[in-house]
Amino acid sequence: MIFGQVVIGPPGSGKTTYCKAMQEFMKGLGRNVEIINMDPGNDSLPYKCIVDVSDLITVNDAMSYMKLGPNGGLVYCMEYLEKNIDWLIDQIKHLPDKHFVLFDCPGQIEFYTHHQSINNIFQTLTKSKRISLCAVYLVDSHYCTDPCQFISVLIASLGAMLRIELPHINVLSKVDIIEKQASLLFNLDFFTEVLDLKKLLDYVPSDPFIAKYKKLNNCLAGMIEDYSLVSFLALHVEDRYSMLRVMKAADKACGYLFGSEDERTIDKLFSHAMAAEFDYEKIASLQEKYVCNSTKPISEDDL
Ligand SMILES: Nc1nc2c(ncn2[C@@H]2O[C@H](COP(=O)(O)OP(=O)(O)OP(=O)(O)O)[C@@H](O)[C@H]2O)c(=O)[nH]1
Repeated sequence: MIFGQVVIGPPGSGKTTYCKAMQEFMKGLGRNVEIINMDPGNDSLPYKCIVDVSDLITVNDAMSYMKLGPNGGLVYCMEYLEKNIDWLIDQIKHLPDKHFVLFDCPGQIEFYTHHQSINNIFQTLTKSKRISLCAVYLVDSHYCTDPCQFISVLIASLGAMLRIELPHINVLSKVDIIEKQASLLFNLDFFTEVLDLKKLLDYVPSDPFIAKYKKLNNCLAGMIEDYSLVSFLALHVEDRYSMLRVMKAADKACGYLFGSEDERTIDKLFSHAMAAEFDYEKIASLQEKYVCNSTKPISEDDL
């Protein structure tokens, strides 16, 4: 059995940077880990990959032969890969047991909201019973500084969780620059644990353009709370502690941590349960490092 992370998320959320950093991090721990580039539009890869989907088809080919624009070209490429999934299976079938793979996926959000190809590709790989996968959904943490944008991030994350039928981890990327454009309204754990969205709604700006969507925002927030599925890990790729937390969560989700079927003993599961951290401890060090004012929530006088 080989194991892997399917790294997905909106454009620019840090997927390629994450794959490179996670490969180096895992290699530093002595693991065998490879990257597969699943983005046929990414022609300047900062890492060495064992499989590059551009060897099968490129966005430029799809655009010129099928007379499509860049988005249509990318969608065509993913549909082409889905039809030629045996090509991908052939490329990875030689990997020895316990190898780890990171799939660096394209950022077009429609692949995670309504298009089926990415889901079908990974379902087919999973059904081969040779590979066990989890999804790692990255989203830029600067959206936490705007209540409406954070709600739309939550909706997109929830949609991806429901659509990509894999064990799923949500990650707030670039937490080192979370407050680059504006400061946070609450402590970081408010956003990572998705604590009380009603409190956030109180801070939706009152200008007429946004105010008219207040009822919609309320309904969306209510739906996210009803599902109660979305939470995040915070990540800065140069912070080894946050990389370790994401790696451990992904290892659990894809089953790497538990080894083969034979190794899944109650003892082993129990020891991991005992090692679970308290929520506060998980986020406190990142809060102290990257969020300026740790005495949130802010009062009206601060506004
Ligand atoms: N400060 C900071 N910047 C980061 C971090 N992770 C990624 N970035 C930067 O974010 C930008 C986008 O990163 P990419 O890795 O290209 O994002 P992507 O999701 O692969 O982008 P697409 O392939 O276009 O979808 C780059 O400038 C990275 O250097 C991080 O943890 N901290």
